[in-house]
Amino acid sequence: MSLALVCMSHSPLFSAGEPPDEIRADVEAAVSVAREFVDEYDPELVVAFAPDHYNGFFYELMPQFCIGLAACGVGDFGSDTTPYRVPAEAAELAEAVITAGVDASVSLQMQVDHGAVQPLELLFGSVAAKPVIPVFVNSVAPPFAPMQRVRLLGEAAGRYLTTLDKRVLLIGSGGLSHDPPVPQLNTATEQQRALLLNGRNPSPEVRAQREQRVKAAAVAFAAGEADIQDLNPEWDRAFLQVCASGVTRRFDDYRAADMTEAAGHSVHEVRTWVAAYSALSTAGAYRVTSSYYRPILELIAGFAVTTARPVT
Ligand SMILES: O=C(O)CCC(=O)/C=C/C=C(\O)C(=O)O
Ligand SMILES: [Fe+2]
Repeated sequence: MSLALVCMSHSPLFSAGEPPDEIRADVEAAVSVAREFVDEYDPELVVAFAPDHYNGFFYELMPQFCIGLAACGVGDFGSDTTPYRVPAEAAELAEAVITAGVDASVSLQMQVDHGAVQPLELLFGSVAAKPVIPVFVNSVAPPFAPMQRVRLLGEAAGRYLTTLDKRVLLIGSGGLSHDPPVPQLNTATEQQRALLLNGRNPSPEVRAQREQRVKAAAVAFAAGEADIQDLNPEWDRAFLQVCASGVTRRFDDYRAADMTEAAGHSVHEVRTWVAAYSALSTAGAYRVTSSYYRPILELIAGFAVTTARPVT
């Protein structure tokens, strides 16, 4: 068995927006470092922890964690809609995680959005290039599980994955500090409330409206005119240090309300990193082998890409 990790921010504005050339080139260079790391590792199985932005999971019934036994992209922001190749190990992973006392849901029809799909597209070219087990981690819909529970999810997954005779790549997708215009239940308009409750399969017009809202917010944010929270590079750098420290219990100290206040409503996407790094820690001490960070207004993101592997 072996484990390796890539955790990276995602941004719909990277694929569907128009960031300045210099920023696009800088992020692409960071992603290509991760891609080389993955190419060299040549994973046989990918476990991808990812959030959702009210495309596959809704307040009608919002789990904190869900393991996909089958999955397909909804195609928001032009993302890949090819069905995932989910391997038989997905059911075993679910069994192991739930038996370990982490109450994950399972889905035989998981719908995923750009948050899950973008890293797979960037690292592999397609979601179907590798067998992938998708694991949803609630990152935009309060109330949120304590961070300790996210760590335990990751550790339970990692303990199962280390029993496999396979090279397994762990992916965490999202974060760091950012506050893009994802509707919030406590401030939603009537139309947004219906979306949050169950906005599955929106019409092309509604989909376009949602996407346009995010693109317009990015333009305004870069011009210093958006009504959203600032990025918080200090918070981001401290979080990256915790990841690099290898002491995953330090994740437990983060409190949901403090995170939102310091680093925006979507900072909770770092929960996918917590799960992935905690899973990696079950293979023993690890080392972060590359780390990119840049606060990027045009992508509304404290944007980071890290790779890590066990110390041999
Ligand atoms: O309008 C909506 O409901 C969706 C908005 C949305 O999907 C925004 C996504 C932004 C990110 O994924 C991000 O910056 O992490
Ligand atoms: Fe996101």
